[in-house]
Amino acid sequence: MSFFTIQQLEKSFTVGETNEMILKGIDLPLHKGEITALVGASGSGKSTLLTIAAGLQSASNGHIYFNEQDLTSLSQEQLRQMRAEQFGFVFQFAHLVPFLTAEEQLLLMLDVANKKKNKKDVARVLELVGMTHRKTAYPSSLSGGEKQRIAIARAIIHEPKILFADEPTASLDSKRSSEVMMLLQSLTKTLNLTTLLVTHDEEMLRYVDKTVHMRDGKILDEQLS
Ligand SMILES: Nc1ncnc2c1ncn2[C@@H]1O[C@H](COP(=O)(O)OP(=O)(O)OP(=O)(O)O)[C@@H](O)[C@H]1O
Repeated sequence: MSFFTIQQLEKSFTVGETNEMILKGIDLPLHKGEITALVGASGSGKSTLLTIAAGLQSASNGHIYFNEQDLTSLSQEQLRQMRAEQFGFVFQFAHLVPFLTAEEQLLLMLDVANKKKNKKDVARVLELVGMTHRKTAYPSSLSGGEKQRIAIARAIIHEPKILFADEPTASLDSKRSSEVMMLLQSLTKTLNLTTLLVTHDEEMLRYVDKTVHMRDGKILDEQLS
């Protein structure tokens, strides 16, 4: 079994009188040091799959194995702890805390993840994302691309094993998008992360290892890059 394995995953929602099946038996292994991208039309189930894999919402059926544990059998508290310590998250918008500097955003994250606050680790990660020169900057003075770099630094400062990225480039122009994807690509390799990404932007697929096409809650096909 691979490092992170999604098996026969199903999700249904009850809307009014009807029960809608949104994910219809997803099987997907994720590997260390690789970015897997989920693509497909709006409503095909990409974000639902990512949020269930990340333990942010529950599955209706199926299993998610990580570190020989089945996430679907964990309590809410166990899941919360696993998310805080082992998972990193990047979203479309950076969601930085407005009154904290770049460095302070990362120190706060170490606190949330129950890790020792260490300015050396913060400096190392700021360097990894090319933001050493902006360590005392507040979010209001950062560009969109810089904010996203700090958001990525915050997502990896606690040394997670898995990185979940939901449309991380959707609010950036194409040059900044490529830069952010190159950063995600190099971090995935150097830190041996397992990265699951949702994107609408076909141009960004050149930076991923595997592309998974979804349609109507199913995997249509998988392509290695
Ligand atoms: N909490 C919910 N209750 C009911 N239906 C939901 C819920 N969450 C998602 N859905 C439905 O599930 C389907 C898949 O949604 P999802 O957001 O996973 O798709 P997506 O492929 O990520 O779409 P997009 O590219 O537009 O973000 C949609 O039809 C959506 O309306």
